[in-house]
Amino acid sequence: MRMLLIHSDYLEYEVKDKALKNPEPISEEQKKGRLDEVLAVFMSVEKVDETNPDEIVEKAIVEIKDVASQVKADRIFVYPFAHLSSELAKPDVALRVLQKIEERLKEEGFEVKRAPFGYYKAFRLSCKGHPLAELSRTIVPSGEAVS
Ligand SMILES: C[C@@H](O)[C@H](N)C(=O)N[C@H]1[C@@H](O)[C@H](n2cnc3c(N)ncnc32)O[C@@H]1CO
Repeated sequence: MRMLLIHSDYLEYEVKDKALKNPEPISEEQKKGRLDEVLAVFMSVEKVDETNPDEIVEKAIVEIKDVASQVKADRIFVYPFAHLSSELAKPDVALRVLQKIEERLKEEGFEVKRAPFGYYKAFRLSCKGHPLAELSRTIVPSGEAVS
């Protein structure tokens, strides 16, 4: 999994068109979303993650919690983003991983939103620009090589 973490004044998105034949079903309310004072986490779930999705979820939680504590963010925006890797996991696996990450972050006490999966989306982001405001992480299941 590849993650780009941006500590932001806000992130807002608006769903435009389907980017997959069968995108995640969403309600009218989910077509737009915004969080203020948020750690935005753009995530590409990768093919290698399919060998152990549950482990990838837990490793992602560790990394996100670490950055959130450093930048003192208690809101997280989980943002599916297919542009951080050229070896993407299948959509059904990727969606399940991102749904599980959202659920686990809520269990950890964060306020969480997740942008809809399988769509083209317009978004606006205001990066705070401090030294830890832009970070990236790569995680793989144990025993796998980082490509
Ligand atoms: C397109 C761009 O504007 C938008 N931001 C977008 O990326 N949309 C992606 C993700 O929501 C999702 N998606 C599919 N596979 C994956 C994957 N392996 N990991 C993460 N997301 C995925 O499906 C869409 C098309 O790839």
